[in-house]
Amino acid sequence: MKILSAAQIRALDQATIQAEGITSVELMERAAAAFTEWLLEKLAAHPQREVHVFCGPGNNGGDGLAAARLLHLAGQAVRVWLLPAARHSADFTANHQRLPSEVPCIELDAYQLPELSSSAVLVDALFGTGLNRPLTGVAAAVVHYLNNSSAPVVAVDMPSGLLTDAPQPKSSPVVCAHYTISFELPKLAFLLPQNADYVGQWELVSIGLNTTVIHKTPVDNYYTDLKLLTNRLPARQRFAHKGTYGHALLLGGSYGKIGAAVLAAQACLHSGVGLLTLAVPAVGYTVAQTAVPEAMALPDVGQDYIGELPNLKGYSVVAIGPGLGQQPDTLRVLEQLLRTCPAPLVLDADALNLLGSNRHLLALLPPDTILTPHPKEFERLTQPAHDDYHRLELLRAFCARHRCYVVLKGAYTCIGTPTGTLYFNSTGNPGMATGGSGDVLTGVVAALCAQGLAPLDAALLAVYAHGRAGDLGAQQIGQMGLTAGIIAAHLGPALEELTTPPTF
Ligand SMILES: NC(=O)C1=CN([C@@H]2O[C@H](COP(=O)(O)OP(=O)(O)OC[C@H]3O[C@@H](n4cnc5c(N)ncnc54)[C@H](O)[C@@H]3O)[C@@H](O)[C@H]2O)[C@@H](O)CC1
Ligand SMILES: [K+]
Repeated sequence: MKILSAAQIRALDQATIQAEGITSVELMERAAAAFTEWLLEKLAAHPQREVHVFCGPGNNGGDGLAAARLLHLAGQAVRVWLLPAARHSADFTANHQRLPSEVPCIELDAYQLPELSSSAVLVDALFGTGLNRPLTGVAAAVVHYLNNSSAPVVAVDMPSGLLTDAPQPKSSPVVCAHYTISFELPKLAFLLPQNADYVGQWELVSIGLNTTVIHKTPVDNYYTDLKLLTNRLPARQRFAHKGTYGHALLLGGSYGKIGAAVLAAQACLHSGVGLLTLAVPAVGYTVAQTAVPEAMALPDVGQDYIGELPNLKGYSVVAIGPGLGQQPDTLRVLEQLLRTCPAPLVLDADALNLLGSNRHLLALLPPDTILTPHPKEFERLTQPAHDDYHRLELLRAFCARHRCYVVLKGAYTCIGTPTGTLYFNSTGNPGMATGGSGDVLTGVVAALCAQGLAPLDAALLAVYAHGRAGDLGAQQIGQMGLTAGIIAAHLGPALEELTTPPTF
């Protein structure tokens, strides 16, 4: 799915109106109907609750007025509160006029805001994608009032006060919605941790925006859904043998952290790799042979940490990092690997931390290397970010400069590419915030690279399948019960869902 800017959304609305020969009021009616349908479904179990719709002066307010009419026609108790304004949009006015006289419609007074019962449901239709400056005056007072209410708040399209695709000044007033029901496509603001308290749980409803125009709109940001992943993962071949699916070399582990290498290895094996060699320090040899008997174990000369680079001949991918430690000998191994690796390279965890504390080595990164940092590891490679938007800028710059792919891990893991396009992942759950989850991801990325997938395909599919495996695992034992091992165990079914069946 494409992620459009506020300006592109406006253009798409206009193009849809033109292409379909409808009026903007008719498009607004679609939006209001889709929102109302969502709300009525939620309210089905609580028919006595009164809905209070807070409307601003523009088209977001117009949506609110149209929704109030539709809710009333559906038999729902509803009341409208209007933000005082000198000017209103034409579609606001049209829907204001269409509001049945039985629906109470009152102008808000900042000094005397209504008292609301906690059983009420509050709809935030103050401002949407048209917001272009921080809210002040009565609008700010209403936001404050909504945020202090004990009733649930449902935002139409955007929580009011939140910009669609840019940071707003610190401490500017923004509605903290429990739900945000947005139209057609996700907004960048929804995917950033700094906005989590404003956006709440977000859902998309379709309003039939023109697909041809969406297709033609150039964007830098994508939300990775199943459709975007179609035809990227080929099915296994009937006459395949273990050589068909590549040989991965995984270097990891140090005293006390052999488990990280084991988890990455298990994930790699659950993700279809043909052969796996696991290089661990001597202390991890028995563990590796016992915990992952399917892998060949390569004990290092170092007892507690890796101190020597193995012969790299014959491997289809090399991954390094899980549990690695940051010893000076290990740093030398990493440097030699960067200088000589003949295969695609995946860097994670301590390999990234070593790079972060020895930045001159970044110049050695082979093009197309895949790095899988969490935000702190990423910032060690670059600089501290002022906010989530700035971090995305740093990500774009880093990927372009080093011609690499960076998998920036988080709730909506973001894959940066050398061309500047960002892909935000749509699978996964908070149960995956658990030790070893990242090691599992490294194993999946390595396995897909070993199978010959291009780095972008490998990163997109690995991140999606990793999240999906977490979702499948959580369905069985709950988010809190989720462990990295359970995520690894569900990779098979997750990847199966992504596999392209042979053409008929
Ligand atoms: N354009 C269309 O055809 C459609 C628009 N839709 C709705 O319309 C919304 C966008 O509507 P608008 O473009 O009218 O914008 P908004 O309703 O978000 O804002 C209204 C106007 O308020 C003013 N404004 C901006 N920031 C302000 C601030 N801080 N304080 C006071 N006033 C401020 C601006 O002039 C802006 O145009 C979407 O979020 C969506 O809810 C939907 O009905 C779908 C169709
Ligand atoms: K809103």
